Amino acid sequence: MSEKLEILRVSDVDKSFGDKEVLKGINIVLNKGELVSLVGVSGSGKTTLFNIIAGLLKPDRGKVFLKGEDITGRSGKVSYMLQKDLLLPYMTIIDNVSLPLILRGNKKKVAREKVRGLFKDFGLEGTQEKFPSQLSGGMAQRAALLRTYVFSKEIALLDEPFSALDAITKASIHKWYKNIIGEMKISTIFITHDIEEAIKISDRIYILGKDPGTIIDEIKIKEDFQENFFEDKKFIEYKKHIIEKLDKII
Ligand SMILES: Nc1ncnc2c1ncn2[C@@H]1O[C@H](COP(=O)(O)OP(=O)(O)OP(=O)(O)O)[C@@H](O)[C@H]1O
Repeated sequence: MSEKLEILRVSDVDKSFGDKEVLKGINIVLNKGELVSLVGVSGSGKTTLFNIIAGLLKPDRGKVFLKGEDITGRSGKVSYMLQKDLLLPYMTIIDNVSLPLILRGNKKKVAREKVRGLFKDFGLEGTQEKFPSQLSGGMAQRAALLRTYVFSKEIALLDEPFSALDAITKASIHKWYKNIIGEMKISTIFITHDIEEAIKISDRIYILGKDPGTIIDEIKIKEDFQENFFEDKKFIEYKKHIIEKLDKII
C-alpha cells in the first residue's frame, strides 16, 4: 500500500446493552484499497462494531465518518456481507447481483445492464443466467461478494465470508480477493476467527479485547505471504504474537 487516503474513521465509539458495556473507546481507521481484519474472541463486540459502522445500530457515544462525512446511524452507505449471506435460490445469478439496485428503485432491466459488465471483473463470466445451485461454493461466494460490491463500491464489511469454504477453495479465493480489491480499489474490513487467514490477507489487523471491547493492538503486516506461508519465520512470529494477545483476554 503506497497511498494512504483515509476513507473510514470510527471515532471514540462506546456501546452498551443495558448495563453491559460491550464497546469502549473504539478508534479505527480504514484507508482506500486497504484490507483490515478485526480479530477478537467470541462476544468481544465485532458484530456490534460492524452494525455501528453499517449504520444499523447507533453508538452511545462517538461517531463514524465516511470520507470526512458523519454517517453515524445512517445505513446504505457501507455494504455489509454476513457469513450466511446466501444468494436467493429461485433467482438467477444476475438477478441476485442486481438486487441492491432494484431495492433502490432501478427497473430490473436497467439494474441488469448496470451489473452485467462486472461479471468479467469478478471472474463470473458465463454464470449470469445460472441459478445458485449450479455454482461451486467458491463461485457462489464470489457472486455474493459481487452483490456486496454493487450495494456500495467503496467499503465492504465482511463477516467471516470464507469460513464455510474448504481449505483449497479458501486459499484460491484469498488470492482472488486480494487481487480484485487491488484492481477495483475496494476497502475492506474483515471479521475472522482464523488467525492465519487474517495474517495472510490483511494489510493491518486490529485485535479487539473483551469486557469491554477495546482495541488492544494494531499489527501492520508488511509481507505478502505466498504458498508456503506457514513455514515463514515472520508469519509464525505474527501468529505467536496474536495468540499471546488473545490468550490474555480469555
Ligand atoms: N441486541 C443486543 N442486546 C443485548 N446484548 C447484545 C445485543 N447484541 C449483542 N449483545 C451482546 O454484546 C456482546 C458482543 O456481541 P457481538 O455479537 O458483537 O460479539 P462478537 O465478537 O461478534 O461475537 P462472535 O465472534 O461470537 O460472533 C455479547 O455479550 C452479546 O451477547
